[in-house]
Amino acid sequence: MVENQDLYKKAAAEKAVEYVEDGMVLGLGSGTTVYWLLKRLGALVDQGLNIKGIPSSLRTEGWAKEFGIPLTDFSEVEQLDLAIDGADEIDPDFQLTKGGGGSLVREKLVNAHAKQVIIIADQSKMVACLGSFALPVEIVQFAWQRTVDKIEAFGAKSVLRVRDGEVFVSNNGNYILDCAFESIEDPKVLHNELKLLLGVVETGLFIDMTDRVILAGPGGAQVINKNEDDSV
Ligand SMILES: O=C[C@H](O)[C@H](O)[C@H](O)COP(=O)(O)O
Repeated sequence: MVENQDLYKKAAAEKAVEYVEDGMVLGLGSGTTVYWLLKRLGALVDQGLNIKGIPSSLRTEGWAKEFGIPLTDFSEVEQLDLAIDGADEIDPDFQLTKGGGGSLVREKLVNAHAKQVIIIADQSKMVACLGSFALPVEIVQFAWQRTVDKIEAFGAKSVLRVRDGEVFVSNNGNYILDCAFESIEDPKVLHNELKLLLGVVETGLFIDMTDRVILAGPGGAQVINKNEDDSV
């Protein structure tokens, strides 16, 4: 099963590469699905493809360097041509939960400054309603316990993220809370309400940011466009 899931991630990532054109500046998302994208892009760069990327995490930056993808940053680039990223959950309106790897703030900045956003995933990420995956929320370290209280008042059991026995610190120096809502009926409203809380840096709800989803499963990779008539 796990092996199949990796094959699906790879299939989705390789399909997404079909949308990359010579000369593009790309937003490089984060996560294990994006790993396959970077590997493929690196091979194409070796063959002469001329692209540059802005990575959305230090892990992505490391992989991009390993695979020989030229990098740039927002001091040189106003708008990205295309961002390709993974997701933890995708709903039928293309609203997303992200941040399972802790990269949500940089990913959201990268995706927000791209003309187009493609999300790549194995088919298990598509859900009828967001919420089975605990929502990552990035918060400042100071008074984090009080921010937990505020978020729990929304009915979500919220746990400070710990990795390898240590409190997880994001690439921006913040903590992450994993907030278990029963279900997220209205992602836009919840995002707006959480953003108003003092101490909250950003939520893992990516609202109205996705143009195209590429989902892969046993039948191969399927492209679903925001405008469904264009899907193949
Ligand atoms: O912070 C992590 C990102 O939002 C990832 O894109 C997301 O967790 C999906 O990762 P993966 O492709 O490893 O399932």
